[in-house]
Amino acid sequence: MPTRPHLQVSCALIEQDGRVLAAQRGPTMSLPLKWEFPGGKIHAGETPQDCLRRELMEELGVQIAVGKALPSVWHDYPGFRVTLYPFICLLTAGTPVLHEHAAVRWLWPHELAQLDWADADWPVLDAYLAERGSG
Ligand SMILES: Nc1nc2c([nH]c(=O)n2[C@H]2C[C@H](O)[C@@H](COP(=O)(O)OP(=O)(O)OP(=O)(O)O)O2)c(=O)[nH]1
Repeated sequence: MPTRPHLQVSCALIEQDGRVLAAQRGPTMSLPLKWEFPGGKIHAGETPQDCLRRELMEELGVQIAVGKALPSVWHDYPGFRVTLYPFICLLTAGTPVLHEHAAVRWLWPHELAQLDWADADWPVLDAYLAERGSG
């Protein structure tokens, strides 16, 4: 059986004034229309934090300060595997512009669980809510 790809992906829980940025994947991306924390695949030679700064500028045109790491999450999707490296971040410049995503929303922590998240993101969300005392 062919080995399925195992992706190494950084994602950012970007905070601004107590709310958090959630992004909806585009209709032609993998996991179409699922909600995620923006980010992407870590390139060779790049730290997870470098990856986030690059991806957030490419995908949404914003600058961020990368803060605390949350526990990494491993998930087995039908066609591939992913390890997610989540970081709590702050928006430092810009307003999100949709280059790849279908939508973005700024939500209060208690509202986040209402979205249709990519499966790998549920443990990330739990860890974040525990960290912020909203779990
Ligand atoms: N960015 C991100 N990806 C996630 C999350 N949860 C989750 O399962 N994923 C999956 C979806 C994708 O299969 C993979 C990330 O790959 P991607 O295609 O979005 O990354 P990328 O921007 O580097 O892609 P590309 O340059 O190859 O187009 O990880 C998440 O919260 N954020």
